[in-house]
Amino acid sequence: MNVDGSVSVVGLGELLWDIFPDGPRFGGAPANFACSTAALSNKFDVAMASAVGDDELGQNALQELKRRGVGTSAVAVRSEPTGTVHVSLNETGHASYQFAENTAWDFLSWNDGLEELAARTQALCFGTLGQRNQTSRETIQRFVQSTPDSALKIFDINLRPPFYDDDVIQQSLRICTALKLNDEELPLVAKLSDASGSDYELLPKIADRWKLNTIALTLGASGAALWHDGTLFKADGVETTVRDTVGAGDSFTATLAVGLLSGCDPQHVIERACEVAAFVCSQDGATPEFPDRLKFV
Ligand SMILES: Nc1ncnc2c1ncn2[C@@H]1O[C@H](COP(=O)(O)OP(=O)(O)O)[C@@H](O)[C@H]1O
Ligand SMILES: O=C(O)C[C@@H](O)[C@H](O)C(=O)COP(=O)(O)O
Repeated sequence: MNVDGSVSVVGLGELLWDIFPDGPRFGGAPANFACSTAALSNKFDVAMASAVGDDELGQNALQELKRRGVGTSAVAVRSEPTGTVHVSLNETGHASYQFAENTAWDFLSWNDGLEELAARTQALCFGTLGQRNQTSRETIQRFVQSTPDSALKIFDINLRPPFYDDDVIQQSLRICTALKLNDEELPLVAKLSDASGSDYELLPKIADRWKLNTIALTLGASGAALWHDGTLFKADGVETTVRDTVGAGDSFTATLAVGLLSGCDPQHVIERACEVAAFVCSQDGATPEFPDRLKFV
């Protein structure tokens, strides 16, 4: 808790612009997580920890975060350009990504502001892409380790080839308390955990291996499963007309964080997460405005 009693939730890592064929939209998985968290509930003090360039895209990114109620005091302004990624969509709305390299978020260096934010963080989300460069990898891992033991530390593995390796996945699994992965990412995590079995059998084995309290497994249109406090919960996908699936997983993770921090029943949380993610699939881009029915009051 902060001095004023509010809980800090942090998106930690890449902050960039998704360049779609019809133009740029705000993105970066942890930034999507932060924006969706702020949009789903006004109970939390949401912040982004990252870096932008000293350029127009950087200024626009900072404005976009502020407009959505996400704090920017832990977003550094650096000499490298603001991050971008070219997004191509296939006929089912699934994305493939081509990331610019050596961008501002690759050089997130440790500072007093990050130390102060980490000390009051009660939930955060980080992934592998943000750690592709050694400087940001060290800072992200230090940040996660500097948060209170009680914090919900979500590792959304979000594999973006070729920007990950076994080391970064294992290092991240050691320091998180919760894991979000999709069904395509599960076999690699199972292998790194020396675990075998069906998808549902794998969840408790992976949780046991890395001492995780929570694992969310998303299954695209088929919904999701949640292993939480030793119990398995399942939810069907919510039928929708897909515009693009970009940001579906991040909005799912944001709902998970808001729901668990709010003390909601895990079955309700996973069902709501599937509804929110399906809504994101039905809209352009990763962080559309949410209708009131999807928000937490
Ligand atoms: N075609 C779809 N129809 C409805 N919901 C979907 C669809 N694709 C994804 N979702 C929702 O988004 C969540 C995350 O999608 P998924 O593709 O599994 O993960 P990620 O986006 O992280 O790769 C799913 O659990 C589901 O709730
Ligand atoms: O950070 C990335 O990997 C790219 C993002 O810009 C993109 O918006 C994204 O990651 C969406 O992730 P998803 O929720 O898994 O679709």
